[in-house]
Amino acid sequence: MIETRNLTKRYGSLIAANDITLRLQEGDVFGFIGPNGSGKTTTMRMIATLLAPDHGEAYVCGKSIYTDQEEIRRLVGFMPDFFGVYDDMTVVEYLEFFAAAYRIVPERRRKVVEEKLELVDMAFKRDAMVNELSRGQTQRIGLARTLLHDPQVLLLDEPASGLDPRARIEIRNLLRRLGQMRKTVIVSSHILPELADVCTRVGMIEKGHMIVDGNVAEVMRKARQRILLHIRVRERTDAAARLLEQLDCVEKVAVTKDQMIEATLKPDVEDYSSLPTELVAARFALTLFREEEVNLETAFLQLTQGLVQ
Ligand SMILES: Nc1ncnc2c1ncn2[C@@H]1O[C@H](COP(=O)(O)OP(=O)(O)OP(=O)(O)O)[C@@H](O)[C@H]1O
Repeated sequence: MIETRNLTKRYGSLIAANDITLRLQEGDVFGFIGPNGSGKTTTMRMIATLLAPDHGEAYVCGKSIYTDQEEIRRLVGFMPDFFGVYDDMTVVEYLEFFAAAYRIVPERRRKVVEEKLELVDMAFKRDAMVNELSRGQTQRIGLARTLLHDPQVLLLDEPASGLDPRARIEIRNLLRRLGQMRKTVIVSSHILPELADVCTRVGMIEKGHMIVDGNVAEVMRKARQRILLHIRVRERTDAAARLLEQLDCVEKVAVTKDQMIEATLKPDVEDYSSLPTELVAARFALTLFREEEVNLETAFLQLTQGLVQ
């Protein structure tokens, strides 16, 4: 559905997007995560044919951004991070205006507008003035506007920014619904954890480089260079720690003040199933054995360590 190969954009000496290679399928909701100025908007604008790359390729549903711009614009709905709304227009008038711009025939316009209003849960505001909507409501109308021509691919630039927690949940539900409708969605954010459960894939970008890209679990795995285990035994904690220290897969062991053993495994060790067996065989009463979870926020910070200045 979306494929980019070495997509690159320079502004003078600054490389805003550097060799971005990406492949997304139908139904993928791709969380494009990175701090301010990392190149998310630049990449999305190139895919939307709004900005010419210096180098590289991008295809939307097999259409090239160089030769099939008109088709791509029909296939893509791009929601910029800031968009103006007009004064003196109701929600319905505003959407009908854009429906006309998308060349939706007059007799279908009202129906299409009502459908999209339902989809974004804004039908109750159909007669409100657009400039009197809250930020969250404006975002949802912006999304309805992006969906008017029923695009197969959606590029949403920070749709959750500036929203309160409730409005963010609503945007998240909408993203989920779009994935279920088999759309291909790229959604950018610098707010990490909230994308984790709606995205089928995530990519992390820093200074124009895609540092990591994969499904959420893969990204977590890459971020976590070493597995950390939390272990508790009923008694003889220090002896258990010494036993763990001698095992091949263990890099280091520490005992916390409240008698929790923290065992860090060697890099690339994935299978630690022998550890509880060893402890039990040595007659330690194991009361807790847990792998430290890495959340997206920690993952992002770990992956970008050294790159962020
Ligand atoms: N027209 C332009 N001219 C010069 N530099 C630009 C231009 N547009 C973007 N940049 C620079 O390119 C880099 C990437 O910008 P981009 O807008 O793609 O980042 P972003 O990840 O979308 O950031 P944000 O989260 O703040 O929206 C930034 O350093 C920005 O200053």
